[in-house]
This record gives sequence, C-alpha cells and structure tokens, in this order.
Amino acid sequence: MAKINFGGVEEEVVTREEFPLSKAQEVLKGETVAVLGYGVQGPGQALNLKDNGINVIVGQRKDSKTWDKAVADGWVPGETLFELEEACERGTILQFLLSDAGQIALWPTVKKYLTPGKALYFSHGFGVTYKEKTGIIPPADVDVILVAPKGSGTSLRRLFVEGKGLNSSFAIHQDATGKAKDRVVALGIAVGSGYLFETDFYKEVSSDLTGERGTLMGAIQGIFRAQYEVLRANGHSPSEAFNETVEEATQSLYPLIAENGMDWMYANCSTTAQRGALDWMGPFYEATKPVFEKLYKSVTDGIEAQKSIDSNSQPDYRVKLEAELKELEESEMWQAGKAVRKLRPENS
Ligand SMILES: NC(=O)c1ccc[n+]([C@@H]2O[C@H](COP(=O)([O-])OP(=O)(O)OC[C@H]3O[C@@H](n4cnc5c(N)ncnc54)[C@H](O)[C@@H]3O)[C@@H](O)[C@H]2O)c1
Ligand SMILES: CC(C)(O)[C@@H](O)C(=O)O
Ligand SMILES: [Mg+2]
Ligand SMILES: [Mg+2]
Repeated sequence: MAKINFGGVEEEVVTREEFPLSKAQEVLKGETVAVLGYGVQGPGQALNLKDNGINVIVGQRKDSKTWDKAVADGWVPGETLFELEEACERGTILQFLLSDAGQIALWPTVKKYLTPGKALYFSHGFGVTYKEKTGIIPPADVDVILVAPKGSGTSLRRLFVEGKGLNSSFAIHQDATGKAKDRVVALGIAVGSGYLFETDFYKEVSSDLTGERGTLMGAIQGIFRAQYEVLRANGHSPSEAFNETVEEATQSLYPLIAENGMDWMYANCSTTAQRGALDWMGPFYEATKPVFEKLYKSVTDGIEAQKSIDSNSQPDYRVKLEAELKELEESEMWQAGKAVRKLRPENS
C-alpha cells in the first residue's frame, strides 16, 4: 500500500505501480471469475477482465435482451456464456453484479454454489449491509469481498479502452481463505481501476447512496432545473437558458475542474465571474447543507435501501423507471439539450 497525502490526511492506497497487472494475473491465474448479470457493471467489468487476460465467464438469463448483448459482445454460449446457475457452479469467484434488488431473488441459487474456498464479490455494500432486508448472509467458509468502481460501468469500459481508469474502493467483509486481500486487490486492478482505496461494506453503501442521490445525480438535476426555470420565467430563450445552465457546465467548465481543480476553473473565468461565484458559493452551501444532512440520515436509517428494494422488486419496475426517465427526457430543458447537442460542430 502506498501512503499518499490527501489534503493533509494520510491514506494508504493501492496504485497500479505497486500492484501491476502482471501481479493481478499471477494472483488470479487458477481462478474462474464468473460475472453474474450483464446490465451496466457486468459488461464493463467482464470485458476489462477478459482483455486483461483473466479467465472470465458470464452468467445471464437466457432469452433476455442482455443475453443477446453478451453474445454481441463476443461471449460464446456454452464456452464463456452460461445460464446463471451453471456460471455459479463453474466460477471460483462469483461477481454478484445483478441489480441490488435482483440479488435478493437470486441469492438462494448463488448460495448453493458457494462451496468452501470460493469468493463472493460485490460492487456495492448493499446486500451484505442490509442483510435483514435482503437475506444475503454468506457462509463463513468463503471470502466476501467488494470492488466498487466510482462511476458507471459504461465509463469503466470506455476509459479502459482509452488506456485510463476509474478509481474504485475495495473492502473485505470475510477472509476465509487468507487470500481475500490478494484476491480483492487483484480483481480491482484487473477490472480496470485507477487507484484503489480501502473502505468497509457499510461505509461504501452509505457514501455511494448519498453521492448518487446528491451531487452526482439527484442534486445536479434539481439545481439545473431550478436555474433553467428561473431564466425561462424571466424571458430568456431555451437556447440561452440551456447553454447558461448545462451546456457550458459540461462542455467547458466541468472539464476544467476535472483537469486541475475548482480554483483553476475559476481562474480561467473573468474576474467578474470569480467575484460573483466566490460571493454566491456561500448561500448555495447554506441552502443545500441541510438537505445533504437529511439525505445522509435517510441513508443511514435504512430508508433509502428499503425504498429501493420495495420499488425495484416489483415485476414492472423497469417500465415505471423508464416512464419517469421519459418525463425527464420530455421536459423542455432536456428537449432543448437534444437540439443543442445536434448543433455541436462534431455532430453536424
Ligand atoms: N450501474 C453502475 O454503473 C454501477 C456502478 C457501481 C456499482 N454498481 C453496482 O453493481 C451492481 C450491478 O449494478 P448494475 O447497474 O449493473 O445492475 P442492472 O440494474 O443493470 O442489472 C444487472 C443485471 O441483473 C439482471 N437481473 C435483475 N433482476 C434479476 C433477477 N431477479 N434474476 C436474474 N437476473 C436479474 C438484469 O437482467 C441485468 O442483467 C449493483 O450492486 C450496483 O449497485 C453499479
Ligand atoms: C454510477 C454510480 C451512480 O456511481 C453507481 O453508484 C450506481 O449505483 O449506478
Ligand atoms: Mg450506487
Ligand atoms: Mg456509485
């Protein structure tokens, strides 16, 4: 583990320099990694593992769209693509990458194949942390490990192909074999992570549920919508409101933050903008901090997990989610966005 100073706080992390891919390949050479589920994380992790020379198979429900997607991605039925149950039998490391609600339904099947010495791998602390709600209680004689990429499986794959990597957290819930640390770090490197930082299942699930409901997804839509509506209500055109709210953020200013931090993005804007942003960051902070506190409490009280299980276990959960996404898509702001994207020079 490398000791790195993060803004004055020292953390031990794993980098690709100290744990190179060749070491990961060595650790995993006798293993069959079975990726169960081929939704968003499944393809990203499975394809990266395969391209990194790891022995990997995919388990998926036959006669499903995602089975066909797996075939289109090059997985071969009967060789590297199997029904879920057969993949569970063949795998020595079972990567449980069904949706969090789907994991509850498949758990009795997976459990049957968790013979001593195998490893059960998650990309979220959800199933194990909320065991009273999920029933996921692994047997004591298997390793229980986690690698949680900090981003979408789609980005995990895209960045890997570009020679980059998403950072991931890792955790060990159970070390039955004495090999859990090597196994989890090797998997973290082999799925295409940047650097790895250690956590535990509880901290992973509480931070992750907060982040996606907060700045990463929920808050960003809330704040974009609020500003867009104020501009529109005051007579600004959709073009002006969308460019000033979203397009400039994603195309110009956020990439500058990604490259060199907030101060550097500020420094590349006018002094007029800098003065105003420095004055207004306070009121926005004051207005939103209580919302983040409320959100974190809702997460740690288990309310967010319960809501997610209740709604995503319904037979028609996908149809309902799609209907809500459609509402977003059909809103004026995101319709304006569609028109703006079409007008980007690279798209016209
Ligand atoms: N989506 C992401 O990019 C992302 C990022 C980090 C961590 N994670 C975690 O990774 C895991 C997988 O997430 P995902 O978003 O890829 O999942 P997903 O919602 O895309 O579903 C994955 C697969 O589960 C299958 N599935 C759902 N219910 C099932 C059932 N009852 N029986 C059999 N198969 C079923 C679906 O067909 C699909 O192939 C979750 O624990 C999630 O929290 C996801
Ligand atoms: C990609 C995210 C939001 O980071 C992940 O946590 C998820 O649940 O999909
Ligand atoms: Mg999440
Ligand atoms: Mg996340």
